[in-house]
Amino acid sequence: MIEVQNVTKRYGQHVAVDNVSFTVNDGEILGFLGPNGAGKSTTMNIITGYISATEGTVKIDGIDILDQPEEAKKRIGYLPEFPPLYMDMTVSEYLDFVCDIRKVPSAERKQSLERIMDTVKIDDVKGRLIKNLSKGYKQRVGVAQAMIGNPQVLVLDEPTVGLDPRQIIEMRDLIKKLGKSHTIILSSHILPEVSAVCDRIIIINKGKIVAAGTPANLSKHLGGGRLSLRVAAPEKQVMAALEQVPGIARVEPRGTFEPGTIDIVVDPDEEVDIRRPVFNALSHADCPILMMRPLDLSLEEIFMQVTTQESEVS
Ligand SMILES: Nc1ncnc2c1ncn2[C@@H]1O[C@H](COP(=O)(O)OP(=O)(O)OP(=O)(O)O)[C@@H](O)[C@H]1O
Repeated sequence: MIEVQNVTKRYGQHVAVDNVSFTVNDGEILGFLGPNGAGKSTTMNIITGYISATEGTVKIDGIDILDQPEEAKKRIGYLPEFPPLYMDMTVSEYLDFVCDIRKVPSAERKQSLERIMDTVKIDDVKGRLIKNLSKGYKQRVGVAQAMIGNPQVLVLDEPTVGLDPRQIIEMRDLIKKLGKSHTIILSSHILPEVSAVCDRIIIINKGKIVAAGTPANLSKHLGGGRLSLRVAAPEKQVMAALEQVPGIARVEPRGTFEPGTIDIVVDPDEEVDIRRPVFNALSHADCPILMMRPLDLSLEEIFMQVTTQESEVS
């Protein structure tokens, strides 16, 4: 549905987006995650045709955003980081105005607006001036304007920024609901946000994609072969048994969570599979393993890892 190919954006000498390629499948919610200044908004602006790329192409449903901007833009609804709301209009007036711009036929308007206002739950404020709405309601009006014209793709740039915790949960629920009938790209610098709503995540840092995958895959790949174990033996005995095992870089005791056992985390030297040597060593030393599993990283750990050191996962 969305194909981004080798997109680069330069501002003078500064490379804001550096040879970025990815696709978003129909019906998918893709999270575009990165620290401030990573290039998220620039990428969103290129995808939606607001600015042009220095190099590369973006296709929406096979239509090039630069060659056929009108056709491509019809298929996209955009909630920019700062939604273009007119504060002195009422919600109804504003949405009607957006219908004018998007050339929604008058016969379809009433029904379409009712459906949108019902979906984003702004019926109760439709007669109010936008400037008098809470930040949460303003953001929902922003989502409503993105939905006008019935686009299949929604691009949401930092949709929960500035919202309070309850409004954040409501916005996440709304995005999940919209995800059932739209393809969505969601940019955020907030980890729980993307893990709560996205099927797949792309992490961008300094303009480059540094990791991509489902939350589960990312943790597996970037876990680097670390193991978490529970062993039924005294700590000293376990540490001594593992001391001489080749391929182990570090053994870290994590404490006792079950009487008579010790939990440890074992780091391999590189990405080597140390499960067998660990098993053999502990078995040899009469230290029964009650549990051994790969230590998956939390999304937060992944984010820290890929945005502080450059690594590539796909
Ligand atoms: N018009 C511009 N002229 C020059 N540099 C720009 C321009 N727009 C963005 N940049 C630079 O490009 C880089 C990426 O900016 P961008 O706004 O895309 O990041 P971001 O990931 O969306 O961050 P944030 O969450 O802070 O908005 C930044 O270093 C920014 O300063």
